[in-house]
Amino acid sequence: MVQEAAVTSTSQTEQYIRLAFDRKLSKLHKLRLENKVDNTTPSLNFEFTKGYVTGQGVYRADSEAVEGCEAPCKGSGCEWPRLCKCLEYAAINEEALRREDEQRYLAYKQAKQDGEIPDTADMPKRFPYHVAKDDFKPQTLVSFYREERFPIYECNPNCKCGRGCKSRVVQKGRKVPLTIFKTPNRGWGVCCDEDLIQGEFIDTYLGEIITNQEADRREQAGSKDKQSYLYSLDKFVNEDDLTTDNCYVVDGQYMGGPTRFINHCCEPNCRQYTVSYDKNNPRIYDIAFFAVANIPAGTELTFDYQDKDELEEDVAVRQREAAQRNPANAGKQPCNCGAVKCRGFLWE
Ligand SMILES: C[S@@+](CC[C@H](N)C(=O)[O-])C[C@H]1O[C@@H](n2cnc3c(N)ncnc32)[C@H](O)[C@@H]1O
Repeated sequence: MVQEAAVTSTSQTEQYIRLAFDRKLSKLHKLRLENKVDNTTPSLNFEFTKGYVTGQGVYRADSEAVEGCEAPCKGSGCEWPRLCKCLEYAAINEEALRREDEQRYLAYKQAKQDGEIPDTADMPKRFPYHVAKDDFKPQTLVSFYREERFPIYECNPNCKCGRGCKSRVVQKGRKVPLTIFKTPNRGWGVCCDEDLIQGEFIDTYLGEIITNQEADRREQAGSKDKQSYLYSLDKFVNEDDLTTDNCYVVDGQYMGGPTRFINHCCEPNCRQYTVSYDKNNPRIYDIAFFAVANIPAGTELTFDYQDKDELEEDVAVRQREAAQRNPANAGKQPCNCGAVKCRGFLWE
């Protein structure tokens, strides 16, 4: 009798927690929760947000002061990088530059080799997205950006081009339906309910933007896996006066989007990219996840938490076995991604 009462109250508590979490989920569109493993629900100590939440000591530039692009990219046309000032610091199209002006191309290569920052203002640039002929198909990331991790610059609200501009993909937000589901050995994970195509945008990483000092404090005070929710905005370190010590950090542990539940894999099917809407501000930008392969509906979405280059299989296996034998790694969090090229641990 006593045992029966205890079981009933446990399952009632579980139901109450599930309902409370479902209420949180309903704030976002095209998002559901599924658990075929046990009766648990993600922590209620988490709120879904639709944007960054700015913490103490974090300065956000006045949105009206952000430099936009001018005509002639009216309505559309920003896919022609020479016309769009937002693409001033976009990746250089080196082949086009070479065809246009061999001398300038060689000078540019030399400057890069010498560690100088060459003036690239009117050089031909690469546009980050394929321009879909059919407006119902998603614009995908071109292979150069997909592979090179080059920052993506999109137009912003102060640009003269409109919503139809082809340089606005991530800022329009998630379009694909996601499910947060329970995995057998990696906590909660995320999958998409529709097939994704290579280069398709999924969603951004959200949370509180905090200072680096605050991130250190939270890491010391928090649980062992706290670092998994902290994401440094350090892509532009060494620009202006930005350093690894004074850059901002996004904390997704208590506030964030569904991407906060994406697990790590050493052979991931997604990757994180820098997307800036303000070429003059290296401190705050979006971290956007794109599919790096065609991903069938229902497949777990993963990214490499350390954003490393993939190794050859034999090298990866040798390194993993050595890492697992090394007593110095005893306290480290093991990786359960199950990939052939698994490195053995989530963090070095
Ligand atoms: C950003 S969270 C991802 C969501 C998490 N699974 C959850 O249930 O909230 C990162 C944490 O998930 C777990 N995790 C992610 N990828 C993993 C992997 N490949 N192997 C083992 N644990 C993993 C670890 O506990 C890690 O600290």
